[in-house]
Amino acid sequence: MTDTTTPDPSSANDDEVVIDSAASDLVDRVLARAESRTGARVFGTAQALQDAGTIGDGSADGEQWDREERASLRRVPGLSTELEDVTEVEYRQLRLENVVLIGVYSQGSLEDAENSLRELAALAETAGAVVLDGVLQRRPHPDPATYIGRGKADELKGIVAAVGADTVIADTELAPSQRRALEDVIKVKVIDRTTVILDIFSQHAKSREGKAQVELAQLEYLLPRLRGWGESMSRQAGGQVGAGGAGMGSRGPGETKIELDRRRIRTKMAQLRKQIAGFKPAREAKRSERKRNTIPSVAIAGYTNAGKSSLLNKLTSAGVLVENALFATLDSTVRRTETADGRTYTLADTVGFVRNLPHQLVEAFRSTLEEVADADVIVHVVDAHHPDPASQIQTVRDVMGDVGARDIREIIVFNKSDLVDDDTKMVLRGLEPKAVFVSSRTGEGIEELRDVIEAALPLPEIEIRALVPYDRGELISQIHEQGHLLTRSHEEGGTLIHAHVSERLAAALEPYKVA
Ligand SMILES: Nc1nc2c(ncn2[C@@H]2O[C@H](COP(=O)(O)OP(=O)(O)OP(=O)(O)O)[C@@H](O)[C@H]2O)c(=O)[nH]1
Ligand SMILES: [Mg+2]
Repeated sequence: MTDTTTPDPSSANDDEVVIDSAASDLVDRVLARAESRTGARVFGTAQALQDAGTIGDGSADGEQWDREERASLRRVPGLSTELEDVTEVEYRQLRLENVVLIGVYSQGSLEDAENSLRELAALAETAGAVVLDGVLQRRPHPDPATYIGRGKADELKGIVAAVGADTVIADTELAPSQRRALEDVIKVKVIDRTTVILDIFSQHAKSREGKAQVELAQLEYLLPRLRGWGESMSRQAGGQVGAGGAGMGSRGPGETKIELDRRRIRTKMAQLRKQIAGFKPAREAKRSERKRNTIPSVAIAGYTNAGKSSLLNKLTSAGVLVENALFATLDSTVRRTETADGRTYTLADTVGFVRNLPHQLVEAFRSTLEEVADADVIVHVVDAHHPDPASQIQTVRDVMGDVGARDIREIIVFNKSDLVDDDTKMVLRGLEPKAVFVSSRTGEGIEELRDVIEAALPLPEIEIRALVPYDRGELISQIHEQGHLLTRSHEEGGTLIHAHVSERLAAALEPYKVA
């Protein structure tokens, strides 16, 4: 009998009704097929990722805030911009428009929090939002009730109103109750980092598998959050029941709707899991075909926007989409290429990583990430120009550990070396002494990297000497492509070779084997 409380008029004010109906629409929208979304992207470029050019022209005036207030809610430089374009963009799940970012940092972590907030700005812009301002609050721990302190939430409300924002994005994953409590104070929509990342993924997913994976992750995120909306809805419903007469128990219409939504979501999730599982056999067949031919595989992994796709293009002229946006690549592209001595190997581009990658996404993309775990060599691309490459490297290694790729041979590549000076290179070399420096833009270091990759490739396991008749020339080409030729000489009866080859090729060479 939780709903026999007397109606609380303040719980059914206009703001809350608006938020709640938006929330229940959300269920319908997320459940609607991904295909129905429009493809146009209005705000394509992630301005916050560009440096000098855009950072520093912040024209939002700090003057309206007195010194004390500015000290308490710290503005992150470079995130304040003037409102330029208010074009509305309708997205599948969210409509991100004019946003203010909020983060919390504890003693000594200011720099990290600023980097994180800048990255959140890049994420928000990639998702299609215009970032108007970003502020940080220092406190030992996030407030369990409202994330930032209650008083700071009031200040934030003032900032939001002053810059005309309609959404606040918190640099964390908010508990459902925190989100609601913050909305109650600030009076605009509050979302979190996880929602933004899920939204970008849903905009960028192209393949059926990718779309299914993202949708599953979104529903997983949504499911526990229905309760929050459900509670306030049934409060309203309870209000009506209470006003109409006897307390009719807990089955208000709002609650029934929530139950229904939950059931629909669970059903959909089960369908998606089945669908995703359905992709597995084909993926595994492809993988085991590569294994049988012992074509070594190299996975290009790394933080989002590090330049993975650019590097793949440079190494293979693959023509993969390169964008100054986060998560431009969601589907892995696999390209064949050759070593200098003619051995074939594959290079795979992969989805980028980001700090606090929602665990739902790691789960949903497990099969894609397992491609990385299955590689013979991981080329771990790091943006040399990033302010905090060490933590990017750590983030990537954490996720790789999660999917069982910890023990795979890793080559650290500092990309964008054209953007950094020698001092920075020294520091980076101190961080990762064996790293290779390249620029996918200028081509600098690419040849060296190719050599390092080739040296890291596993050799086929069987060593063989054979005299291959001249009419079996195709076997010699196969040794070239798949094996590793140590010596070759032309004899009377054919070509005498000494090579490392795969089991399959060894079987084909068996009749010509010499001691
Ligand atoms: N100056 C410079 N810019 C680079 C270099 N390599 C890549 N970029 C730029 O960095 C941005 C990101 O490159 P991408 O190749 O899309 O990065 P990615 O790692 O594939 O990113 P996601 O797929 O979004 O995770 C683009 O704007 C590239 O033009 C480089 O060596 N030098
Ligand atoms: Mg990419």
